[in-house]
Amino acid sequence: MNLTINDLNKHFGPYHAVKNLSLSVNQGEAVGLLGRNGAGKTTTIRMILGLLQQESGSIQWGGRPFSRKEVKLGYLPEERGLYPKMNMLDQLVYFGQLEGMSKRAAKQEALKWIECLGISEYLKKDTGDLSKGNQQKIQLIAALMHDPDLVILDEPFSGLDPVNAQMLEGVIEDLIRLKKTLIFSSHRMESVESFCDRVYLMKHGEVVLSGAISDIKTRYGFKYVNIESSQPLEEHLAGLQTDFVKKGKEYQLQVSSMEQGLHLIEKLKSLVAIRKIGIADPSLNQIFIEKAGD
Ligand SMILES: Nc1ncnc2c1ncn2[C@@H]1O[C@H](COP(=O)(O)OP(=O)(O)OP(=O)(O)O)[C@@H](O)[C@H]1O
Repeated sequence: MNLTINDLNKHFGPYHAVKNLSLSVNQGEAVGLLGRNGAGKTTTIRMILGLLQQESGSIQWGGRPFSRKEVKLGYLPEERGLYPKMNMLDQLVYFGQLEGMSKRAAKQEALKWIECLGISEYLKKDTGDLSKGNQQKIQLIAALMHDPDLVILDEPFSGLDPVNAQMLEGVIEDLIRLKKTLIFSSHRMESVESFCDRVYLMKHGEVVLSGAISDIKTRYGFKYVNIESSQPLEEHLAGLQTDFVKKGKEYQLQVSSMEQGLHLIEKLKSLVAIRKIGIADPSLNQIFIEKAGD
């Protein structure tokens, strides 16, 4: 089912933490909720979860007022919420039962996920003694083992090494394939780009940019020529009167169109030995920095 939020507001004292926020997430869609630290993402999520009461506005699920009792919801919080002195299996069975599962079903699902995420060897270990990444996996299992319809993942990649991050990517892809309704909040823009069709970018409590990532990039109206050479390019680029930034070994030149980019590439090819060159849309990361920065 679809989640629809209309005109949500929340103050903390005089501070307007969420301002007239509207967003929607369709079934089978992953939507990115983005913003700098303090932008209002967690406050929004907490209102969806019913942990905070909004002052005005509505939250609906399938066109009806959202109720935690009626919606199967899986939430992976940014902060840890585990009992450090409890072992992994007992803890997951407990969380499953809190979500209405029988003890037997909870144990069965927990064991399935534990094996799937490759942490069977820690089954009887206290969770407090596990690494940060493995604790994150337990939280992920707790969020998903009851087969929720609405899934909210807040910084799901936190603490995961590249191998585990790839494993999680597979889990998220499965959730999308299983037609879950997914909200994905992360500062890792590459992950947002790979899973989300649409994003909402919040700044000081307000949505300042929203829409399909592809449309946002097109609307942006410029592209980048990325070039790597074995020799310094500063002088040549100055001669071409082109603005550029240097990122590591790569020079990045902003152009207003594909044609201008191709023209520039031809010129550069005649001037310097090129190791790597290409034209790209601005990344979501670049758009984030420009739109969410001060
Ligand atoms: N319980 C609270 N009391 C007072 N102010 C709060 C409370 N919760 C959040 N705030 C303030 O509201 C603003 C939004 O906070 P929020 O946690 O929603 O941001 P965020 O976008 O989730 O940030 P982050 O990316 O760091 O998690 C911040 O300025 C924060 O200090």
